[in-house]
Amino acid sequence: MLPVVVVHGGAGHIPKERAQNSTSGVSAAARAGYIVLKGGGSSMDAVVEAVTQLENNPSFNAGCGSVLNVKGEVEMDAFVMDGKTLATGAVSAVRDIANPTQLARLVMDKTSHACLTAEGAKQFARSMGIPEVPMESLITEYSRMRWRKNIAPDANPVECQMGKMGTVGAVAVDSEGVVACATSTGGMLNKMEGRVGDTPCIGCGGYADNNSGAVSTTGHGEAIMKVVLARLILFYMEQGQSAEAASDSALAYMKSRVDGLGGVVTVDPRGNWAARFSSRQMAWAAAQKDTLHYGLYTGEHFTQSIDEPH
Ligand SMILES: NC(=O)C[C@H](N)C(=O)O
Repeated sequence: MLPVVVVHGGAGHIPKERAQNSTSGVSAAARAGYIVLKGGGSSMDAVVEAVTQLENNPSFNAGCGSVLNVKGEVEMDAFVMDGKTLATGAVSAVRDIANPTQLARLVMDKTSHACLTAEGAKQFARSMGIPEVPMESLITEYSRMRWRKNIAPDANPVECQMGKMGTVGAVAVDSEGVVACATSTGGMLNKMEGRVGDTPCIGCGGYADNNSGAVSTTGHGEAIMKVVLARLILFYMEQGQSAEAASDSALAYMKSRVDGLGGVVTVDPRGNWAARFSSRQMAWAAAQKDTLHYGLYTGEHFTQSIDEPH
C-alpha cells in the first residue's frame, strides 16, 4: 500500500476546454510526487514537489494562473504540515514569488513560527534567497479576463467563483508511514485585498497527523474555515470512519451546516486514500503500486500504469 500520493487541482466547475489540461496537470503532479517517494524521499518532499508542479502550471489557481483580487493583483496563500512531528508552515497574501509552498516549507524549517504574511513573508523570502518574480509573470490572459468579467456590473460572482476554484494540494504517505500535506491557492476571485482564506489556516486548508492521516482541501474558503474541514475529517477517522467515509461525512456537514461546496484528498497512514468532492468537478490523481488513478467528474475513476504517457 505504501508509498502513495494523492493530488487535487481544485473543486468547482471546470469548463470543457480546460478539462484535459486539468486532468493531465494533476496526473503529472501525482507522478512527480510518486517518483520522489519511490526514490526514498519523504512524504513532505513529495507533496511539495507535486504542488510546486501545479503552481507552475497556468491551468490552476495557484502560483502562475492564480485568480486576481478586486484590484487585479495576485495574493497567494500556502500551507504545509508534517504528520510525524506536527511541524507546520504557512504563508498568506504573498505576491512576488513563483512557489508559495516552498516558502511555507521554509517557514516550517527555518523559523519558530507557523505563518508569515504579506510584507513580512516577502522579507523572509528575500532573506532565504528566493528570487522575486514580477507579478505580471503570475497573471494569465484567462485570469485577467475572468477578473474583468467579474467586476462588470452585470456579473454573477457566485457562478463566476464556481467556474474556477482550482486551488491545488497533495497528501502523501512515505515508505516509513509518515503522512504530509501541502495546499496552495490564489484564493477566491475578486476577493478583497488582504483577504486570507482557509488554505494557510491550520486544520482548514490541510492537516497531517501520523495518528490519523492527512488531508488537503479546496472549495469555498469561508465555509471551510467555519467547519475546520481538514481536522473534521481526521476527527471522523479517529472515530473509526474510513478516509472515504470521513471525507464524505465532513463535506456533507459543510453543505448542510453552512451551504458550502468543496473537495478533499485524504490518506490514512496505512495508505488508504480518497478523493471526494461536493462540487460538480474536481481534477484529482493518485499514484500507488505503480498505478496512476485519476478522475474529474463524480464517480469517475480511471487507472493506467504509472509509466504510460497520459
Ligand atoms: N479555490 C479554492 O479552493 C479557494 C480557496 N479554498 C480559498 O478560499 O481561498
